[in-house]
Amino acid sequence: MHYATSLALLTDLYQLTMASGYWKLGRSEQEAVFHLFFREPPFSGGYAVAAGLGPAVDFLKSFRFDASDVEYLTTLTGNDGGPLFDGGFLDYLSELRLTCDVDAMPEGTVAFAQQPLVRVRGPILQCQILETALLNIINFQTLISTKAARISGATGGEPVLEFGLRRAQGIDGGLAASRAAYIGGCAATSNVLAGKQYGIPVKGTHAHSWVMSFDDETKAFDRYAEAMPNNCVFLVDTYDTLEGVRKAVEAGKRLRERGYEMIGIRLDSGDLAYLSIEARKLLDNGGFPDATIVASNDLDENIIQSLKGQGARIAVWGVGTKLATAYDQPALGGVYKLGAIKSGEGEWEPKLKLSEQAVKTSIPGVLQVRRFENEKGLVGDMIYDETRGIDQRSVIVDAGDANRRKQIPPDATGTNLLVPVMRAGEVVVPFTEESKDKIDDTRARTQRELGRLHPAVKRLMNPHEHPVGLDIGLHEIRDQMIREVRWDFGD
Ligand SMILES: Nc1ncnc2c1ncn2[C@@H]1O[C@H](COP(=O)(O)OP(=O)(O)OP(=O)(O)O)[C@@H](O)[C@H]1O
Ligand SMILES: O=P(O)(O)OC[C@H]1O[C@H](OP(=O)(O)OP(=O)(O)O)[C@H](O)[C@@H]1O
Ligand SMILES: O=C(O)c1cccnc1
Repeated sequence: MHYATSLALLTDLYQLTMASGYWKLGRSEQEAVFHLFFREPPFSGGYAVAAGLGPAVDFLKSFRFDASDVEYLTTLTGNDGGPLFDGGFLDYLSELRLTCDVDAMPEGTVAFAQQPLVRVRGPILQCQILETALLNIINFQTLISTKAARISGATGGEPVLEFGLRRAQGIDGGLAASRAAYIGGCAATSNVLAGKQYGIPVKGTHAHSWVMSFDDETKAFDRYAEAMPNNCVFLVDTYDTLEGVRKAVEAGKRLRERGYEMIGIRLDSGDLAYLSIEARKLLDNGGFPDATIVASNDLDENIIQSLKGQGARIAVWGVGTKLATAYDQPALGGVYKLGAIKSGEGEWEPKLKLSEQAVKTSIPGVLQVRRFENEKGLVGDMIYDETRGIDQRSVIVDAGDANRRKQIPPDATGTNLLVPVMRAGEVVVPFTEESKDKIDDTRARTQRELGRLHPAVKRLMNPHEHPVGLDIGLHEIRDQMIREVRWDFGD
C-alpha cells in the first residue's frame, strides 16, 4: 500500500526536537546506524516471528513532510511562547527525502532476543525520526504473528480462523492484527476489509442473533441453509448444545436433498472437550462423518493445548480476543538503539549504552545476524559487526552472561538474516504493493522457519533457549568498552 498522505508526523515530538538539534549543530548528515530489536521474546516463549516489514516499507516509501505537516509544525510553541522550530529547520524538513540504507529480516523470519530485526544506516537525523513509526509497526505485528504462531502450533496444524476484529485495538489495530495473524499461521480471518486489502482468505459462520431471530432453532438452520446453502456452519449452542447438533444433522439432511453439503457446526460455550466428543458421535451416526466441528469462546494456545490433551474432536479453531489483542502480553518491548556513528575520519565508532542489567547493555557496532546450521539442524545465531567481520575463532558468547559460549562447528553453514531493503532511500527488494502471492509466500516462510526450530524451543511453557550470542571478537570489544565507561565513572 502506498499511503495517500504522509505519515511523517506519526512520531514522538522528541524525535523532531532532536532532529532540530542535529540540524542546528550542523550534524544532520553525520552517518549513524540504529538497530531495532527486542530483549525478551513475548508470552514467555522461546522465539518471535518477525512481521510488519511490508507496512514499514510502505511507510518509508511515502515518507515526506508535506506542506500541511510543516504548517502544523510552525504552530508549535516553546515555553517562552515563541515558535518551537526554526523556519530554516522546517524548510529543511520540507525538502527532506530519505537517503538511508535499511536492512531487515524478511517477514516470517524466526527472531530471538537481542537480534536486530531492522537496521537503519544513514544521516543521523533521518535514522532518528524513523524510530517511533518503525517501532509502532514492527512491535505490534511481530507480537501478533508470534501469538498466531503459538496458537497454530497448539492446534498441531489444524486451521485457526482469526475472529478478533470486534475486540481489536481500533481500526488499524484490527487490520494489522488480521494481517500479522495470517503471516503467523492463521488460515483465514473474519475481517473482510483485511481480506480485500491483503488478500487473506475470509471465512465465517453465523451468530446467535440469527438463531434468536426465529421462533425455533430448526427453522433458523433451515432458513440459513436456504439462504446460504454453500456456507453452512450451524452455531449449535444458543439453547442446548447437543440438542442443537441433532437439529443441525436434520437440517443437513434436508440440505443434502437439495444437492448441497453442510460444512459443519460451531460450538461457542460450555465444556468444549466433552461437547465436541459428543457432537462428533452425533454427526458420525447421523451420516455426516466429514462435517467439521468448529469451536470458539475465549480460546488461546494454552486452552487449545489442554483441549487437545482431553481428546477434543475440534477440527477448526476460531480465535478472536486473545489473539488480536495479544491479551496476556499486549506489547512487545522492541527498542531502537544507536549502534555506531561515523567519525570525522569516516571510521565507524561503536556506541554503547550501559545498564545495571548486563542484558540491557547495548550492543555496539554495525550489526548483522548470521544463522548457522548443519545437517543436524540449527546450530545457533551469531550477532556480529559487519564492519569487522567474524572472528576466526567462530565462537558465540551470550550477551548477558559471558560464561555461556558456544563453538560454531566447522561443518555449519551460515546465512545472514538482515537483507537489503533500501539503499540510498530507494526500495531495492520487491517489498512493494501487498499482493496475495506475496503474503502467501510470507506465510509459507513462517511455516518453513518454524519447521526448522527444535520443538523444545517452541514449547509454550519454559521453552529451551535457542543459542544466540555475540561473535567473540565483538564480545571482547564490547567488554572493553564497558570497562572503559565504568572506569571513567569511577566504578
Ligand atoms: N474442556 C475444557 N478445558 C479447558 N478449558 C475449557 C474447556 N471447555 C471450555 N473451556 C474454556 O473455558 C472458558 C469457559 O468460560 P465460561 O465458563 O465463562 O464459558 P461458557 O461456559 O461458554 O459461558 P458463556 O456462555 O458465558 O460463554 C473459555 O475460555 C473456554 O474456551
Ligand atoms: O471468543 P473470541 O476468541 O473472542 O472469539 C470471537 C467471539 O466473538 C463471538 O461472540 P461474542 O464474543 O461477540 O459474543 P458471545 O461471547 O456472547 O458469544 C463469537 O461467538 C466468539 O465467541
Ligand atoms: O464467523 C464467525 O463465526 C465469527 C466471526 C467473528 C467473531 N466470532 C465468530
